Amino acid sequence: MFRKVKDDIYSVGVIDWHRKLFDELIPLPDGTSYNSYFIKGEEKNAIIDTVEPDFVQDFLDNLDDLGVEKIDYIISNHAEQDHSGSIPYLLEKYPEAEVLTSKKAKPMLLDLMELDADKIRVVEDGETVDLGGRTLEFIDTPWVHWPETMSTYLQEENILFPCDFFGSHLATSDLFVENHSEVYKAAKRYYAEIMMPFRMIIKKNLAKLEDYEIEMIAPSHGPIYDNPEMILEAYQEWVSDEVKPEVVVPYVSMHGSTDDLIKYFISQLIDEGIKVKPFNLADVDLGDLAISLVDASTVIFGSPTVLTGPHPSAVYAAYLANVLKPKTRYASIIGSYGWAGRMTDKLLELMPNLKVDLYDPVVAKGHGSEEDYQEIDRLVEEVKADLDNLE
Ligand SMILES: Cc1cc2nc3c(=O)[nH]c(=O)nc-3n(C[C@H](O)[C@H](O)[C@H](O)COP(=O)(O)O)c2cc1C
Repeated sequence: MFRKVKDDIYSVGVIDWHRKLFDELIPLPDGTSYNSYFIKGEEKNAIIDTVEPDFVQDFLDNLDDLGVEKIDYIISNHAEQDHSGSIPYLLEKYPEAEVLTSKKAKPMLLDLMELDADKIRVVEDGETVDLGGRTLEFIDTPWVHWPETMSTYLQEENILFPCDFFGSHLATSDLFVENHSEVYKAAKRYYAEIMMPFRMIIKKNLAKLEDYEIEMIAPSHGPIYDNPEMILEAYQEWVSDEVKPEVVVPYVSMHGSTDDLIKYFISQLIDEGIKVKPFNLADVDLGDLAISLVDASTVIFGSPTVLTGPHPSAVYAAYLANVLKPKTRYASIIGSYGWAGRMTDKLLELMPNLKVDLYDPVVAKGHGSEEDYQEIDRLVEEVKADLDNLE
């Protein structure tokens, strides 16, 4: 299967409808796609990115169906295997092709797959190749999502091929974005899980792209943005320093004590008209939690004490929050213990990357006394005061 993007530009990748997990870590509720683009010039042809190697036969069949007899350039924007893993097979079928990639990507490609170094040519930031009537320009856009990533810009048509940048894990038969809210959510999830740790560098990449007129963004996961303002504006908002007055509450409870305290906390927040998003870590889609961390001002963890520390599910969530480096400004912990322990200290030690103002935690012995619930009231007041100051 191949689909026409524009005259002599085709989408030749594959849709992975049923994939449930990425990197054995990230839930994929909507599947994904590995997009590859074939561009025909008057003299030369290029392929931009390839597909996950499990799907290589479908990919090569797509090229056969399209009648591709010659490929001059294979552009590798990103060395990760879901985009580059089929390059060796493509080179077997089209041995005359030359792989063009960034300086940092060349050694990575050689590390990750069996390739002949002579077949790979490094292209510099701003360098162009002429396909005959069509010019590809390479733009260094590091850390979207590895250090070597670049984007490719088709000058005559103003199309940006940014690989993972602006992508979404979304299996859909729509070649172009049709359902905006569906794509927005998938792209936000993708940003949260893949891009958020590199927010400050992504800001710079976005600023660099302002020099380019972009009429279309064709990422290597998810549908093509034929109206790219939507995703460009969304990214500007996500990378900005602004936060939304929202309280994210990832929590877990074994015997109900933390649960009761958290329930009370949530109901008090709602009474105060504060937006709250609870996540029970015993059964959570961590992608949904990551999405909520993209712009929430406040995160309050809930955990019982287990073997002197936090519950392992809270440990996992805290570790994840730490590596995703959200722009959260305020945090605290609500929890319970039986006899002794260092649950709050140990949980906070896991999150040095969170540059937050910390409210005093509320940790009850057992199910929580009247004083503990008054302490929750104090926490709600503090949260509210800071949220009021945001607006
Ligand atoms: C497996 C397990 C390990 C525990 N380890 C500790 C501990 O090291 N220190 C402590 O003070 N309480 C410990 N407790 C007691 C719980 O922290 C206490 O019962 C708490 O109230 C449970 O909160 P929850 O109802 O929200 O699960 C442990 C309980 C369990 C089930």
